[in-house]
Amino acid sequence: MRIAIASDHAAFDLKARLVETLQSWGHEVLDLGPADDGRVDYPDFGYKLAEAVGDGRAERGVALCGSGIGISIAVNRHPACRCALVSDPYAAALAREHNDANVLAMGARLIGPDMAAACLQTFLVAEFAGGRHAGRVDKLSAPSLEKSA
Ligand SMILES: O=C(CO)[C@H](O)[C@H](O)[C@H](O)COP(=O)(O)O
Repeated sequence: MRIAIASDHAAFDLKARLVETLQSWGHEVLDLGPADDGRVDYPDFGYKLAEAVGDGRAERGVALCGSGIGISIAVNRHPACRCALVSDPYAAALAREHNDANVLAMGARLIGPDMAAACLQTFLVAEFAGGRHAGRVDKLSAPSLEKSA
């Protein structure tokens, strides 16, 4: 699978580790930076990642920052991205099965590299369950923000 990955400075080491892990699993990795651990702004890298997933250069994305919160917010501003912030493999599985998430976000200051790899593995093997979840996911693409009665 073609997988894009991006981070900010806080998750630079975790990104390097997960790039190696993904390659060892046989995936093609598009590393969108940063190239070193100098301080950067997570929205810049979140938007790069979202564009890569949105325009089809990558089938899945991995978004990393200190908490995972900021970069997941950035990625989710792209209409084609459903980015799920997780810290355990069960949530990673649900992100695929129920939400058809195409980007996984994690916080390098919240979970260790082994847990991050476990979340990533689950995210990549789990599949969208469809069925009752499909209509809900469709509504994420066409949000109605009007108050319902
Ligand atoms: O977690 C983050 C955003 O949600 C970032 O990775 C940073 O850790 C956070 O913004 C703190 O930034 P700092 O410059 O590393 O203190």
